[in-house]
Amino acid sequence: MMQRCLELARRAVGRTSPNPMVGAVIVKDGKIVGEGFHPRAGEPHAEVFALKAAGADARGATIYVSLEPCNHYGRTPPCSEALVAAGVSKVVVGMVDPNPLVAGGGIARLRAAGIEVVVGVEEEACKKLNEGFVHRILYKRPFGILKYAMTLDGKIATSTGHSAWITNEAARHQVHQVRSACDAVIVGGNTVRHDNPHLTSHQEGAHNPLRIVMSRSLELPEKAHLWQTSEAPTLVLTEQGANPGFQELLRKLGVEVVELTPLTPTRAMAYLYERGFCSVLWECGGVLAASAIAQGAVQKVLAFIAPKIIGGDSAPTPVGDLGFNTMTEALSLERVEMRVVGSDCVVEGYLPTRH
Ligand SMILES: Nc1nc(O)c(N)c(N[C@@H]2O[C@H](COP(=O)(O)O)[C@@H](O)[C@H]2O)n1
Ligand SMILES: [Zn+2]
Repeated sequence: MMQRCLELARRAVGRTSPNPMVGAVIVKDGKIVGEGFHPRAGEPHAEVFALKAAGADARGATIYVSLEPCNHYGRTPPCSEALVAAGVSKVVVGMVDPNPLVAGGGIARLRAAGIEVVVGVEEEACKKLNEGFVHRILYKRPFGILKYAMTLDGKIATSTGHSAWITNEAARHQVHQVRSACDAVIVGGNTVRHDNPHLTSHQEGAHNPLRIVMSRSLELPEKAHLWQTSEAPTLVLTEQGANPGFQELLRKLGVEVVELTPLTPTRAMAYLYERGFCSVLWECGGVLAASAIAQGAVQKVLAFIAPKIIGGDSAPTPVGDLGFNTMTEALSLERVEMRVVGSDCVVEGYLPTRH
């Protein structure tokens, strides 16, 4: 049942920030009598949709919910009270809500009303689904994912800058799915100049992230998919007074331009936190990737590796200079998982947490 909750929660993938993705299932006499998920911030929570679907059947039933029911008045009233009023007899919770406005309070309220509460079912899967939300709540920053595709000899393009395509189609499809789960995707000016990317999820009906370009100089091509296509909004982050003529052109094309000085990954992430973002995908080149890592703007790395060799001393690599001289300084990823996608390989892991 908790897996079904996660399935329901995922229906709103990419659309709930700053809120989490949550699913709920109500079971009575071994039968599902109501289901629900949280579609977006400002709309009712998963539990409320499930209660509505169950109607009178909720009395004496068990509700499974992937996140602790809330116990506060936010954009919506507390689900704990709705569950008490509906007369459910048992609540099975995937994970405790790290939001300090809830943080165990929902569970305590339900228990105080005589409802049996079980906590921590499929807890790891529930936490992983909402790792962006959890990071946002705990660290007051969006969760950063660095994604890159490289050859077996560690290159992200040839020496002439050609990179289409390193990985196979199935791997690229996975990248599109990752994009659809993120609130924003960031590249630097070099990626716009060399790759002219679309940065969309390329899937009918799927969420597209906000496309962000970080460029201090704003020396960018006038013609680029990011400002010539309207499948997704584009935001350009730059420094105060940079290339006013180009700023004007971008604004005329419907692109949002924001000046942040100095423009650094830290500053960008602080700004995106204020905009309510939970997860940000870094799809940039090596120099920006190194700054993002060094400044703590990356929590997870997603490396797509193709069994191809292109060589070349000047061919670019996924992460620029981090100033390390010995292997003892290397960043060792934690909770590493490896998957095979056709002939390519995906390595996913988390950078050690820094506070
Ligand atoms: N248990 C639960 N189910 C949902 O469907 C939810 N969206 C949440 N969210 C929690 O409540 C906070 C948002 O409250 P409002 O939507 O503003 O009323 C969010 O931060 C989570 O802590 N919880
Ligand atoms: Zn709620």
